Amino acid sequence: MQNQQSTPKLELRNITKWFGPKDTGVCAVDNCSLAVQKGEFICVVGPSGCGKSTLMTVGAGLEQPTEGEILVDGKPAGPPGPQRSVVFQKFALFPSETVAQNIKFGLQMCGVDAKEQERRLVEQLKIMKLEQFRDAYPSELSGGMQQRVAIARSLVMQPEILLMDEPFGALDAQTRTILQEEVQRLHREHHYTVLFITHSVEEAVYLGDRVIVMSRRPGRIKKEISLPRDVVWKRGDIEVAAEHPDFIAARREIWALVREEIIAQ
Ligand SMILES: Nc1ncnc2c1ncn2[C@@H]1O[C@H](COP(=O)(O)OP(=O)(O)OP(=O)(O)O)[C@@H](O)[C@H]1O
Repeated sequence: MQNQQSTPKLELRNITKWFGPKDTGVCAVDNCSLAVQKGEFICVVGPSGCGKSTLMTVGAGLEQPTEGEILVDGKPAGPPGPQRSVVFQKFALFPSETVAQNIKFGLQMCGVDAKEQERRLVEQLKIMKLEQFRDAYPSELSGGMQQRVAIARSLVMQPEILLMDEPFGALDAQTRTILQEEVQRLHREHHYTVLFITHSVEEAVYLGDRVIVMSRRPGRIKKEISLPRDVVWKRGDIEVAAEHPDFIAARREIWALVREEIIAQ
């Protein structure tokens, strides 16, 4: 699936990010380079505070790097736009708008015509199993349902790149499992290009085609581990996958790398 020869869909090249003045402020990310190929699912793990979210917000164009550049299809990425869509841990839905209005919001902003808005809305409601909740307000939905709406709101824009920052971090364990399986299914069927930040090594091993392990702050890339999508445990439920010997070995290897960084902090 992954073609190392082709131009990456998203490339973070030599990214350094200081908050506050260089040398006296906080260096969150230090000279990180990362290339995400079209259709690839990359997970980034690392100890708390190592700069994962910073790397993602810089990749999304929401923060400017102190040094380095962001490329999309080999060209400077420019300002954030619908091509790079972000899903955060906090659902950030409009509380006074219905599910349908929340999902359509970005399409309206981009001037998509009403018929196409409706077509894409119906498609997303079906994909994210939200058909019954079309006219509900966010406060009437569970956390898992709200996060489905947030994901639908991103996917409806047909982004070229999906950036997800701990999207299931605020959910209970059962809902999280179901959404992990949904996201894996969506990726298998639609081949989105995804940069996914998580604290969970298990989630990263389950979802990622490649897992990037970051060092403690200032975040550097410590190791990249490839987990080919065609291995059998990438096609089933997480419970089944987690019992596979290769899954267990990968989880153990990655956790040892993260643990080393946590202990050294
Ligand atoms: N806007 C900001 N101003 C100042 N410092 C910041 C800012 N944003 C992040 N930082 C600092 O940069 C470092 C990296 O933060 P970041 O949120 O990227 O880490 P993280 O790995 O995503 O953390 P966590 O896993 O706990 O969410 C931290 O020390 C944090 O305090």
